Amino acid sequence: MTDMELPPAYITASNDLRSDTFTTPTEAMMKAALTASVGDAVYGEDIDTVKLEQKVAKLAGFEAGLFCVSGTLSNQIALRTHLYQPPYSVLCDYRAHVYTHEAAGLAILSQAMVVPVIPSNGNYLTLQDIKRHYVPDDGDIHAAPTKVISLENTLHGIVYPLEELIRIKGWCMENGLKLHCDGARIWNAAVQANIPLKQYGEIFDSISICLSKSIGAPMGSVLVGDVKFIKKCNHFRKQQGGGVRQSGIMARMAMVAIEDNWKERLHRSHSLAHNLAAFCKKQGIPLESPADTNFVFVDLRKARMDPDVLVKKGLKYNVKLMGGRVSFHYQIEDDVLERVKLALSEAFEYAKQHPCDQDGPTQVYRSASTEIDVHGNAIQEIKTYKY
Ligand SMILES: Cc1ncc(COP(=O)(O)O)c(C=O)c1O
Ligand SMILES: C[C@@H](O)[C@H](N)C(=O)O
Repeated sequence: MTDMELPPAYITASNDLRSDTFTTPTEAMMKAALTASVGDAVYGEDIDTVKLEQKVAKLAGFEAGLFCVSGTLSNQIALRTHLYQPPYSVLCDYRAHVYTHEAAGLAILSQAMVVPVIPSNGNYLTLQDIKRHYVPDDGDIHAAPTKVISLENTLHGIVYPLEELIRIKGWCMENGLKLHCDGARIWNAAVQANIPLKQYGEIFDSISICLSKSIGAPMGSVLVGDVKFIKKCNHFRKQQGGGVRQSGIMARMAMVAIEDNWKERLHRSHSLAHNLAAFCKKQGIPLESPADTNFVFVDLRKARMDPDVLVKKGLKYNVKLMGGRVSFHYQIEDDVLERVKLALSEAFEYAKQHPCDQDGPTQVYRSASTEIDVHGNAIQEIKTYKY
């Protein structure tokens, strides 16, 4: 070991159910970073970055990959690259991250109109949903023709049925539309559905594959596509300030994340979520979506539960929540499952006596007032999200 000591005890996200983005680098990742290549990745000279891009592209069955520092950047430059001559539109699920959580990137970077669609089955867009809402390029000068269908797999933790994806792909090809996948949690879908990433790769024109979610790398995504597409994405990445230099450090950490039994790790996260979903069903706690993978979405509106009460009940049992979404990941300790059940039960019982009807706008972000915790200490201001 060099004279640089690793932090004596770095904090893991062992009780953090707010998101799978809170996982922390493992010691193996930190050690791998110490011997990472240090070339300038903007000039394509960082070996570990190139190796990561090639590895992920090959896993997904694409010609090329591009390391991006975030999934937001990866999604937005992919969609920008698929779009040529405005006016045009992108059709997606009304809950899609590219529409709801990427700060209007589609409007600003791509000058695109978004057609957000509510799935008729409540869970995922079908080809029929798409046909009913897409804007044909038929010369109507009032319209912004749909040029890209952007799907998310998983979305709300739901695994997209393969046969539906294949149907959508066939129709997109017949109608000259591109098909992008926000694959922030495509690893979860692949594991749960037992479908190789390459099979998803045969369906989409591009996939943004996050490394920093359930896989557990500290940051980044790899955008995959054909060579010409990725070359242009690289141009937009640079334009958006995403041309990072010695990214080998991050690439090596991501390689460890991918190599360290990701399938087993994700299966465990999913089983914890399935256990909690079964518990909610037994207790009569309504859920927004089927818990196919690592997320349990409690239907706060139907349960008339106040998210801040749930967050505070979570803190009472030393688990971190930020609203109705309970996000499992591989660093969650086993006993957190029983603790979050206690928190949910108490918040649900509280709601029966003190129903909370949130008829206001969808609040993406808000802070609860501080309070005294079970030990008599002031709880830091709790920031909660709509989830
Ligand atoms: C579905 C989905 N897509 C994309 C992103 C964006 O990733 P990042 O936070 O790395 O920008 C996230 C959130 O992290 C996400 O949940
Ligand atoms: C908040 C959102 O952007 C993030 N992707 C998450 O799932 O936690």
